[in-house]
Amino acid sequence: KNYGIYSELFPAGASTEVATTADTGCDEYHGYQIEFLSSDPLMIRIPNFISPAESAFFTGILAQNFTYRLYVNEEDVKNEIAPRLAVLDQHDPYVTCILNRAQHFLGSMASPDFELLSVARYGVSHQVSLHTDASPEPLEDPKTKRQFNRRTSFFVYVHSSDDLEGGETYFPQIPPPSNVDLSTHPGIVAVNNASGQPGLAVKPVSRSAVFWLGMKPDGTVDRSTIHKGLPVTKGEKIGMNIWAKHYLD
Ligand SMILES: O=C(O)CCC(=O)C(=O)O
Ligand SMILES: [Fe+2]
Repeated sequence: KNYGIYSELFPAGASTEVATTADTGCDEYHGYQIEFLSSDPLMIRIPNFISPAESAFFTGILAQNFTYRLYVNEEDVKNEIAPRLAVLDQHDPYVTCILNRAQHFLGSMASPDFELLSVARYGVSHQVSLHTDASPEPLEDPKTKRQFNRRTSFFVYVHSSDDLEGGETYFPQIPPPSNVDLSTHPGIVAVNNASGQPGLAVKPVSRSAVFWLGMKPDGTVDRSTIHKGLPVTKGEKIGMNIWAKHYLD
């Protein structure tokens, strides 16, 4: 089956339930901002989506030796350009905090069920090839057998090293906002695509996130949200996907 992008670690569709209030303090973090990037498809940059403590915690997880990879295609794994993944303890209070925040952000747009959280480490040469997060074929929850897809995506720049170069998330079919001086918007940059048209690249600013809607109202995948993680050419980037389950029944 073609599921687009997934972790080889767990079956596509494995899920976590968002626990209600662990008393961690991190659920009191409301430090994020909202910057619209596009209305169709809806895209929003979220500076300060996670707190410094959360960034440090999720970066620290990676000291552990996990060898799984973010999977888009066989070739990237073979060529060792697929980033490595560390699975998170889904009951960890930090995981609960992030998912609660994502759930509040989504409001009535999404179910409270999320796919398993993991963090991805990108070193030099690591990249993620062109894909949509919304899957070409519906995903299935292994427990309940309910079908769902990824209607909404957050990609969180958990941490970028000070010397990071490259690693932008590049949307070749999204024109950069017009009528603005991009130099006053340090989180984004225009990059020309294969046909010479400018696309939008979101910079991996530590603790920020980029959010988008990857499916159209009629339930089909919005191909204009195809994107790739550009190669890291220097330094290190830590990233995290947050995918709410959009049930199809
Ligand atoms: O590395 C990036 O900037 C994007 C990664 C991505 O698109 C994904 O993991 O689905
Ligand atoms: Fe993606």
